Amino acid sequence: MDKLVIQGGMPLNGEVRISGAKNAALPILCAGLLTEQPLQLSSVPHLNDVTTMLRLLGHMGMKVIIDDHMNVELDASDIHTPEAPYEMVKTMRASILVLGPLLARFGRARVSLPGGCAIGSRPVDLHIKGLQAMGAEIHIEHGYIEAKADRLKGARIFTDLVTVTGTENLMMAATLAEGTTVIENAAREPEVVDLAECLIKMGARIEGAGTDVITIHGVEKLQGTAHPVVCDRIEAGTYLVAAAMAGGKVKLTNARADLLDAVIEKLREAGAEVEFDTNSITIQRTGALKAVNVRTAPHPAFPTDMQAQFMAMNTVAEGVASVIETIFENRFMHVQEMRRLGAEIEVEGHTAIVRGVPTLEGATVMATDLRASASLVLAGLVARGETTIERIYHIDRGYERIEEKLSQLGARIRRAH
Ligand SMILES: CC(=O)N[C@H]1[C@@H](OP(=O)(O)OP(=O)(O)OC[C@H]2O[C@@H](n3ccc(=O)[nH]c3=O)[C@H](O)[C@@H]2O)O[C@H](CO)[C@@H](O)[C@@H]1O
Ligand SMILES: C=C(OP(=O)(O)O)C(=O)O
Repeated sequence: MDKLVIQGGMPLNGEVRISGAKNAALPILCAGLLTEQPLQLSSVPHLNDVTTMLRLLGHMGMKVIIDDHMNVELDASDIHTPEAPYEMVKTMRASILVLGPLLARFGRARVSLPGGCAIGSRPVDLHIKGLQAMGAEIHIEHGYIEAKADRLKGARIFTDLVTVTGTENLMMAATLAEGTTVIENAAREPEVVDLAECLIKMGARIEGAGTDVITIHGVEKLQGTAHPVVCDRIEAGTYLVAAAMAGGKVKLTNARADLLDAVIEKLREAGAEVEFDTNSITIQRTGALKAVNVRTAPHPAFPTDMQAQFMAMNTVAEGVASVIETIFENRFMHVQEMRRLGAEIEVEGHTAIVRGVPTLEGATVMATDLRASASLVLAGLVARGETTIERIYHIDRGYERIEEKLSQLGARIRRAH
């Protein structure tokens, strides 16, 4: 199993290009199921989750052409198996995103129920309730969601929690439904907006994406289009924190500051200087790093997918900070591993109190989920001596060539087998 080995203590300097967003690419690949015409996608990140999704779509009968630059063409003119088997869903929860499109276009779907995962139980009841409100008949049998509908009907849907993939699934299903669907308390994440922009180019009639009320007027058919996937704000945020922790000056290209307001504000509070233009962000830290309190919440508030990275930053900052996780019940798996590096963190319920220490000490640690893995890499970059991070298959789900990108900035990091 691959590991990452880091010699800490190097500042980061230079330029790095941010990839397309995993969490936008995955739903947009599923949107390919909504039309019999080709969907051409560019800026698709080369990640294990994308490979898993393409394998899943291929299993259904989707024809996929990929070139060396990750331009992907999808052709769903011959879908013969509208099914997502357990073996594929268990490695990637985002597989649930095939449910809405399959039901809308083919009137049936069989999708394995995703299980819980390291960060929480993560039920999909709101996806199911929303589709039922649109007239789908849904039963759970032998661990599978068995769904049928003649044609989905527009409905008014209120989700009592803000759910990102739930909003995406329902929005995709509603594009081909009869009549108008209104999703209230919809997720406002930039990835929902990117999906909506792609669907609109495919002929969907969607209003309000990016607000908490999305209205979709169903149409008979969608067509093919070309769409570049939006840049990954979480990958960008992770490199910003890396630079703030390690010191130096780093410019991110293909990065949008307008998608990272809460993160940039907190980085400035921590003592970093952040500047940006429309397509790049530059960060520099010369003074002391100060501890910052963070509390996760749905967009545009501070993202849960950046919580672990800020926890890593606080471990070496001056002062004491609280890190409150409000989205997932079990997203502090990195705490135990950071303590192995010498971090001082106390957890009580959903709150972690982090007391900054002058330096972390390198050790062997284990990655437990995607962002926890990223936070351990960040800690390793500033720890004294060598840090080895095991089980990094988690990180390969969501970070493209992380060791190459960090090496390019001057970090001493290598992959070992
Ligand atoms: C592929 C993708 O885009 N993943 C992102 C997506 O995950 P995902 O879409 O799975 O997360 P949700 O927004 O759905 O989850 C938010 C909260 O709602 C709960 N919930 C959700 C659906 C449901 O039917 N019932 C229910 O109770 C979840 O357990 C969680 O506590 O948004 C999360 C929150 O920003 C991010 O951390 C993930 O990176
Ligand atoms: C939790 C994440 O992803 P997923 O929803 O695919 O597990 C993430 O991107 O941090």
